[in-house]
Amino acid sequence: MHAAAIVAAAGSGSRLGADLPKALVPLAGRPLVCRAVDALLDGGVAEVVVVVPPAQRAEFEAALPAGVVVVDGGATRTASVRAGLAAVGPAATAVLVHDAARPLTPPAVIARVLDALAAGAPAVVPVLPVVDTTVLVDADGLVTDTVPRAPLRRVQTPQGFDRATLEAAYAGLEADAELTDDAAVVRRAGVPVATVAGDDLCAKVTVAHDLTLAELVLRAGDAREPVW
Ligand SMILES: Nc1ccn([C@@H]2O[C@H](COP(=O)(O)OP(=O)(O)OP(=O)(O)O)[C@@H](O)[C@H]2O)c(=O)n1
Ligand SMILES: C[C@](O)(CO)[C@H](O)COP(=O)(O)O
Repeated sequence: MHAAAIVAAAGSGSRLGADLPKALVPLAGRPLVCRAVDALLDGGVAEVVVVVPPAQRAEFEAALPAGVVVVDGGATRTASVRAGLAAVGPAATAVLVHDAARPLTPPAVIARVLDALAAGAPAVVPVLPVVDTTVLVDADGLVTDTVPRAPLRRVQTPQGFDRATLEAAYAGLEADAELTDDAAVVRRAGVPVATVAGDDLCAKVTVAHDLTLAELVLRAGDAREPVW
């Protein structure tokens, strides 16, 4: 299997509120996007396409390792991944789609996704269980029900796909569609999506507190496996 990865890095990071695109924000001195790319290459991915904000393309090209393909992103994550998919090289038979905003993704998660693809899954996502009591609220914020947690999962990246399956799903998707992840794109095309175990270290940097936590994890080290 020849796996390529698309790293979605074209968001602004409005919830983080930094003065540069979130993917370029340093975590212990190395930009989030570079840490995400390092993990993918160390995890066995053969080629990487990074999708960036067009206005900051030069800064991304300067920061990223040689050999990484850089393409301009779109206004939504869906549009950015679509642009990245068009730039994947001809040899790839599988495609992983990853968030630049998940800088501490362990190699074991990447391996689980690749293994599931190699075993024949057309689509696979890493997931974690929901550990808190989960409720529904009404328009006034009053709790109306407690949701059974057993079938609920939180979805992470990298998400893995058979290349032809992902391309066909994007080809059939309306040009202005905006879905929150790529598993939703293939599910809309009727493709079954398998799950593998995610990891708390795949946590997405969304708000400033997430960056603080990631700094602390790096400083403390992690006994389970290397931290990037
Ligand atoms: N138009 C977009 C929007 C998002 N992303 C990427 O998708 C990933 C997950 O998105 P999110 O964490 O929501 O990032 P932002 O959209 O940048 O965050 P915010 O919603 O706070 O602005 C990020 O790595 C982000 O760079 C992208 O490539 N293109
Ligand atoms: C793709 C994603 O990271 C899966 O959890 C997520 O959907 C990104 O978008 P969000 O708006 O931050 O949920």
